[in-house]
Amino acid sequence: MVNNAGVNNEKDWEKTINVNLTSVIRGTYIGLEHMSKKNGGQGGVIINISSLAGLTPAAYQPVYSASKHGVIGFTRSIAALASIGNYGVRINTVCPAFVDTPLLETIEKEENMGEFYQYKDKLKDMMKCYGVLDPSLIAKGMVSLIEDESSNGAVMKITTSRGIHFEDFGAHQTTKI
Ligand SMILES: NC(=O)C1=CN([C@@H]2O[C@H](COP(=O)(O)OP(=O)(O)OC[C@H]3O[C@@H](n4cnc5c(N)ncnc54)[C@H](O)[C@@H]3O)[C@@H](O)[C@H]2O)C=CC1
Ligand SMILES: CCCCC/C=C\C=C\C(=O)C/C=C\C/C=C\CCCC(=O)O
Repeated sequence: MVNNAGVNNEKDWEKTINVNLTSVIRGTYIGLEHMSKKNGGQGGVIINISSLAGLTPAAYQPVYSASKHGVIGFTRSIAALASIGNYGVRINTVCPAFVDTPLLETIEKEENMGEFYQYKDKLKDMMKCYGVLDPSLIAKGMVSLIEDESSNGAVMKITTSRGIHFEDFGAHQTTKI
């Protein structure tokens, strides 16, 4: 199961939270209800789509960034629970940088960008600087996560400079305490 739907809308930012985060949480819980071996399911893999903006501050997309940070936090937490509870379900996050899809066109729209519309050229410069990925690379990353039976709670990053790679949270998967 892939929870992929997402929007970029800083003007209607509640919608951004609802689509990008609330629906990912709801989708994951519904998926687990059917897939978890604890409920008589056959197990499987859930992938939640976040973004590189879920790992770094995004000055002109604060709520988009918050929603994507939330996806990572929720997914890593529920993955830990799935492992402890022997659900037989692996749950991972994918964080692409800019990808060539219609979502990028929202940068040009005041109805999506709201007060941040004034910064659209800065975002376009970022895209020029970092490049824009072909969607096929995201599909390749997802297939590898599905096939790698050891992956659970992984945060896959996909960028033009480093390709498909993983965020390293250290052996204990926690921040320094
Ligand atoms: N394009 C990019 O640069 C990046 C995109 N992402 C994420 O990838 C995911 C896919 O986005 P893209 O394909 O790029 O954008 P897109 O705009 O091409 O596709 C988004 C999809 O979400 C669906 N959707 C939106 N609101 C919905 C709702 N309320 N109910 C059901 N479906 C809904 C749309 O119908 C559309 O098919 C999103 O979660 C996005 O945040 C992550 C990093 C970079
Ligand atoms: C910063 C968000 C820009 C909003 C534009 C609309 C949609 C973009 C969706 C994304 O999820 C873009 C993803 C990442 C951007 C954040 C950082 C780029 C750094 C790239 C790199 O280091 O390779």
